Amino acid sequence: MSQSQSSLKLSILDISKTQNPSSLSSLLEACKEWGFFQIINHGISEELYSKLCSFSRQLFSLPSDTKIKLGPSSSVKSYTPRFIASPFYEGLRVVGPDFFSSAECSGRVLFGNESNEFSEVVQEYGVKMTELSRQILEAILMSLGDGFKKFYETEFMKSYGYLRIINYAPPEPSQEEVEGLGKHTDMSCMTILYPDDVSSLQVRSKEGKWMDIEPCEGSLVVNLGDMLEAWSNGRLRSSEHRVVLRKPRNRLSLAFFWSFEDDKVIFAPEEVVGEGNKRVFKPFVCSDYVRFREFEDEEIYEKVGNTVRDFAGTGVPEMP
Ligand SMILES: O=C(O)CCC(=O)C(=O)O
Ligand SMILES: [Fe+2]
Repeated sequence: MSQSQSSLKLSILDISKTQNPSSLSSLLEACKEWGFFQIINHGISEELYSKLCSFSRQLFSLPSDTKIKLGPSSSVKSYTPRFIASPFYEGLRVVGPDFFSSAECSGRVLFGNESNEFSEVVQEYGVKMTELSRQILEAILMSLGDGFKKFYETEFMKSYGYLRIINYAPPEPSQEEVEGLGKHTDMSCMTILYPDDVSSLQVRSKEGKWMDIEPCEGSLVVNLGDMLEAWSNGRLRSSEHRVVLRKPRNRLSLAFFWSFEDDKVIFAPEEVVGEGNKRVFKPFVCSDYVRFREFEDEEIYEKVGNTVRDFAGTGVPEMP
């Protein structure tokens, strides 16, 4: 794997403030250039984060035989064991808007009946992240121009969130760095990541260079996904990124994905495309794209690299 040399300081959005023309213009710039930025004053307390992490660590330390009861061939399907996304990656998914029930369903299998506290913590986290996603999206719509905020109500009202708790195993002592999660774009509208203090996330620049992301302390990392790139006719960027593990310790990350509803047809509104511009994407149904990206047994690793351009691109180059 190529050694990375450069790091990227992400643009900062103070989400507790009313945005002004200058903050909106930096936000838009970050969304176009990188599809990554960070938010501060987000209101997620360290206490809530620590509680969720502590439950998550307990959960991942359970025997594989127990965890696999939630695996891909179970009825719940909330657990992704190692060797699907990568040999180092295992994850548990909790789906909103009823995060409590979704967590309870997994918790019952993993911890027996005493999982209420876990479900409550996940519920609180999920609700707060959903609210943050809405606020961030509103800021992004405002950054696109006057009059774009209205699309929140007409296009995004049925969006929902899901949380993926990811546990990365440490590399072997003989390995200097390994890919914990290979190059991919996120499928949903946006991802809010509560990063581990072990910095491991890399984003690929337009020129194809891998850059280390170093968020400032206490911030959350936000990146835009394919559904928003398609909805914005390519104006907002869904960047390729990956996770590179270098330290000899586990890494726990909380990735919250905010997605359009499954049966939503993504088709950029005329105003978003803009007069005289060509469409970069054909209309498509969200769940069809999700299915396109789902891992097939024999071609697990190849599928990780596919993007929405491969699925619904018209071949028209991206707008400047
Ligand atoms: O764990 C991370 O830092 C990022 C995870 C990620 O990119 C993903 O789950 O899509
Ligand atoms: Fe991702």
